[in-house]
Amino acid sequence: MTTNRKITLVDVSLRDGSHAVRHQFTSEQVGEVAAALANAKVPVFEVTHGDGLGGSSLQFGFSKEPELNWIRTAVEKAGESSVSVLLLPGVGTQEELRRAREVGASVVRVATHCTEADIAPQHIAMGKELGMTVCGFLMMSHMITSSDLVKQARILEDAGADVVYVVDSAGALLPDQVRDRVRALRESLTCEVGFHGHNNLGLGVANTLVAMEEGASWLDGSLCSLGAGAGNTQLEVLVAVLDRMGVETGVDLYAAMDAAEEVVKPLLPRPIVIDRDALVIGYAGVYSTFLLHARRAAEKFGVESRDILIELGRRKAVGGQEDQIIRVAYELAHQ
Ligand SMILES: C[C@H](O)CC(=O)C(=O)O
Ligand SMILES: [Mn+2]
Repeated sequence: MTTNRKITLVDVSLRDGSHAVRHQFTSEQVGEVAAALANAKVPVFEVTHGDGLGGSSLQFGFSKEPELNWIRTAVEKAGESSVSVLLLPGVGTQEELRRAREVGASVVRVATHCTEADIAPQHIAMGKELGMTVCGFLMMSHMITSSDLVKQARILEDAGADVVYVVDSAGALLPDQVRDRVRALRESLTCEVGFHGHNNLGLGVANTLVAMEEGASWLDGSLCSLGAGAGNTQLEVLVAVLDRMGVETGVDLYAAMDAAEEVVKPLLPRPIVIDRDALVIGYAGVYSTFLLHARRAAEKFGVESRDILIELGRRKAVGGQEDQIIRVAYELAHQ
């Protein structure tokens, strides 16, 4: 397969991976991972609390250090790479975006639930005013049809987004569903299209290739898959596959492998595998970041984490409704 479009790989080990370490990265660890990513010539990598700027809270989990320290450290080590930040309007503020820009972040991804793009335009406009590359990030894209997703994507493009992402937050999309969504966006938008995958059904790399085949040119992944749920598309694997396919990414494959093996692997608190909870997340279409919250609630209330996750899927709970996890666990315990 060949592609005419320049492919931009985005690493999310230091942002989506933050969920997997319960937001306990130290600046020293951030510096080591950032230096390894820069050495591998990964063009863009993202650094913030897992839930974006301002995510450190009782609701989402407190960060070990102020995320501005992480961003500053990452920028210092970034070399030719660009540092991205995630921003969920309503969680992060415009002031936090301004400060991230001041310390050198140059890409912002403005993320909303896939039906709520209308809360993003002010933040997109501010990113553009600050001279940043701005991506719109439509989370839980499996929950609506391709044509509804297009309507939401248009809001982001009209607001000035340079890239609009199909975000498979639950790792629930099947390859043909990725194909439909990316194709619909490509046919309706003039800006670039991106894809962010999770590996809960073991489809991270495959779905990313399908997205690329349909014209997605910003592709996310993380080293060792470090991310929420069963983690993200495994970046070093994606780089190797794209290399075998003759797709130019600019990433140094051996340096990416070494970064995964020597720098990120020692940081993993648990193996990033598709265990039954992660599989249920993909199967039932649940937000991947609920995994560790559900495990904590299961322990506290003496119920099965899998049952909590299935019920959250049935209730169509979305990001920002972490309080539902406790409610469901409580209800299961008192049935
Ligand atoms: C805030 C979420 O972790 C963003 C993301 O990576 C996703 O929805 O997936
Ligand atoms: Mn994610």
